[in-house]
Amino acid sequence: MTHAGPAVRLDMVTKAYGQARALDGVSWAFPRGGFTAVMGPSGSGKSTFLHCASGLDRPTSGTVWIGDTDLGRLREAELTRLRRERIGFVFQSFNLIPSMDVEENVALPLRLGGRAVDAGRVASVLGRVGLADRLRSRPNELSGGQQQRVALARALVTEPEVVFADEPTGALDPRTAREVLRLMREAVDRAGQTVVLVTHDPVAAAWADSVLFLDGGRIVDELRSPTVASVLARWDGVTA
Ligand SMILES: Nc1ncnc2c1ncn2[C@@H]1O[C@H](COP(=O)(O)OP(=O)(O)OP(=O)(O)O)[C@@H](O)[C@H]1O
Repeated sequence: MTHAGPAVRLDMVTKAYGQARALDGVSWAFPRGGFTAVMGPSGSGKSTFLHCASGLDRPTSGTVWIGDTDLGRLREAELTRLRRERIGFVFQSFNLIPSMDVEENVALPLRLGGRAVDAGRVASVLGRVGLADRLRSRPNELSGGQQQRVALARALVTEPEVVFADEPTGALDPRTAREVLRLMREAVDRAGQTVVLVTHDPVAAAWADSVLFLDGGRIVDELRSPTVASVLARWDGVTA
């Protein structure tokens, strides 16, 4: 990966459902090695944004690049491969495979990508999230916070260019949520990972370097070096 430009770039991305535009001409460049939160009221387009930016869905018009790859030029199978190899996903609902143990869950993206499963690499990423001693546990033997840490390890194991997290702390209590956010922050600060976090939670957003505010399918504001107080104040402005 020699590309030095933005990790993700959107240019005039629109997603229309009939007459309605869930995204309306969104342009943004997400810096490599940056942590960006995306906030906005319900229905403002956050999920649509995440789906289009990560190649889970195709925009109606406009262009999305991951690194220097234009997603619109990829066939379905190529897009699937790009998602598997170059993007990590973390969802609110963890999405772990119940019949697999922790080590197998984390190794899954490597296995699906046809890569040799390096047990040392899996153990090392599990060590980073503090679960090196739980390799043989099944998801149902873990707390919600531990399960989300497994999901984060699974997202990081391929060393993706960008991790998209959709309300990853939505199902966690505040202390456990803080632990998951700290690990995402660490992935950015220590490993130079790029993280895009969709959240409703000002406390979560305050961990980012920058917060984008969506409203009516458009980016209406950006707040750099956010704090909980400044996010809340800006939020009041967006939703007023
Ligand atoms: N598949 C779809 N068909 C029709 N309209 C849709 C579809 N998906 C989203 N929308 C509409 O697009 C707009 C943006 O939806 P989206 O789910 O992206 O918002 P959101 O900010 O993620 O909301 P929430 O915070 O409630 O999850 C909404 O008006 C929604 O009703």
